[in-house]
Amino acid sequence: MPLLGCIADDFTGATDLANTLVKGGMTAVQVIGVPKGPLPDADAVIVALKSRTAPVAEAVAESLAACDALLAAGAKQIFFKYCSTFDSTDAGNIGPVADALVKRLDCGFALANPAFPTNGRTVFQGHLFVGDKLLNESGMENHPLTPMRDANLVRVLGRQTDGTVKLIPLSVVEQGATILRHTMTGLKESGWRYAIVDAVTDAHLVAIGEAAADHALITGGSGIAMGLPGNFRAKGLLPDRGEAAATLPPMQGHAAVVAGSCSRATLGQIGYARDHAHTLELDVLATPDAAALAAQALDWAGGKLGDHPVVIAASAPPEKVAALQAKLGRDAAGALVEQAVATIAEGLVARGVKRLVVAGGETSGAVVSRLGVASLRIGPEIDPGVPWTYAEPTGLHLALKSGNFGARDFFLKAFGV
Ligand SMILES: Nc1ncnc2c1ncn2[C@@H]1O[C@H](COP(=O)(O)OP(=O)(O)O)[C@@H](O)[C@H]1O
Ligand SMILES: O=C(O)[C@@H](O)C(=O)COP(=O)(O)O
Repeated sequence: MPLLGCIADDFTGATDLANTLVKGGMTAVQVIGVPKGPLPDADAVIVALKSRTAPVAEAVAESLAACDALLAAGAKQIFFKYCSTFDSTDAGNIGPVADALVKRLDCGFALANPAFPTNGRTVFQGHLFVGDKLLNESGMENHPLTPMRDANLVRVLGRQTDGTVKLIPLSVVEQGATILRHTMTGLKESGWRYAIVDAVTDAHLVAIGEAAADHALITGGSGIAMGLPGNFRAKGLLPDRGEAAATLPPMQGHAAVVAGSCSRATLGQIGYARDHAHTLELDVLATPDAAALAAQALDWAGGKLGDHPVVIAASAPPEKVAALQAKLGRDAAGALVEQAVATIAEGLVARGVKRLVVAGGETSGAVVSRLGVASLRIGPEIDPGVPWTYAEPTGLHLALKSGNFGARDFFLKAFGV
C-alpha cells in the first residue's frame, strides 16, 4: 500500500519527484499513465501523466482518475507534482487540476510551492527565480509550449483558478513548522484555497513539508517533497531503508542520448557533446518530416553504437523554434519533433541500445510511450533531479532529463565516460 500517492504532469517531473523520495529513503515506482490494474508495491507511487500541455478537460479527467486509483490503493496523502518553473498557460493546467483535486479530496486548501534550491529555483515574495533571474527572464519566456512571462506566482496561479491565492512570505516560513501549520490552517478557515509559500533553502522546504504532514493534498515541485519521508517516519509508518531504496539491476547494452528539449541547459549539454561524443543535430526546419528525420538519424547512428554514447538532438535555439512554429503551428511543430525523436529511440533500441538518456519532458513522454514502458523503478541520481531508472517490461535503463536540469557534461557523465 503506498503511503504517498503522486500525480505528475509530465514524465521527467515524475522521475524528479521519485528521485527526491528515494533519496529520503522511500521506495518509489513511477507508473506510466493512469493505472489500470493493481499498483506496484512501493512506499510512493508516482503516476506520470502527459497532462502539462494537454487540453484542460483531459488533464483534469486523467488527474482525477489517477487520484482515485491512488486513494483506492490506500494512499494516505496526495501530491500533485508540476514543474519547478511552474510551466503552464493562463488556461492551465496547474490551476484547473489543483482545483479538481481540492474538490475531490474535499480539503478546501492546498499549498503551492515549486522551489528547488539545489537547481536554482527559489520563491521570494511570491516571485519565482531561476538562479539570479526572474522566471520571465530565465529563458523560460521562450519555452516552445509553455512560455512563462510572469514571475509572480500569486498572479499566475490566480489567473488559472476560480479560487483565491494568498502569499505566505519568507518571514513566516522562517518561524518554522508550527507557525506555518497554524498560518495555513488559518488561511483555510478564512476560505483561501491556495497559498504560494516562499522558500529559498532546503531547510525552508523541509519545514513547509513538516507543516503539511496532515494535508490531504500538497502541490509543488520535487523540492517540497523533501520533508515528506520524515513525516511518515515520525508516524512510525516508514522503516529506514537508506540506500537500498535505489538499487537497480546492472546496466548493459549500447548507450545513446536523444534530445527534444530546447531549454538552455539542454542546448549547453548538446554543445558539450559536440566536442566529446558522436553528435547529430537534426535540422527540423529544413526537413519538417518525422519519418525522414528518423531515417536520417538511424542511418547516421549505424556503426557508431557502443559504450560511448551517440547523441541525437532535434533541439534548436528560440529563433529556429519560432520559425518552425510559424510554419506549422505550435502544437504541430512540437508533435512532429516528438514523433521523430520517439521513432529514433525505438530504432536505437532495435539496434541494441539498452541505456538511453532522453532530454525533455514532453519528449520523454513521447519516447516512453512509444517504447511501451509500463513503469520505472527509480535508481541512483546522476545529477540533481535526474536518476537512472529501470523500465519494466522492456529491461531498458532510462534517464529522463528535465530540460533545464543537469551539468554541461551530463550526456557523458550519465554513462561514466
Ligand atoms: N527544432 C524544434 N522546433 C520546434 N519545436 C521543437 C524543436 N525541437 C524540439 N521541439 C519541441 O519542443 C518541446 C520541448 O519540450 P520538452 O520536451 O518538454 O522540453 P523541456 O523539458 O526543455 O521543456 C517538445 O514538444 C519538442 O518536440
Ligand atoms: O520540476 C522540474 O523542474 C522538473 O521535474 C520538471 O517537471 C521539468 O519539466 P521539463 O523541463 O519539461 O522536463
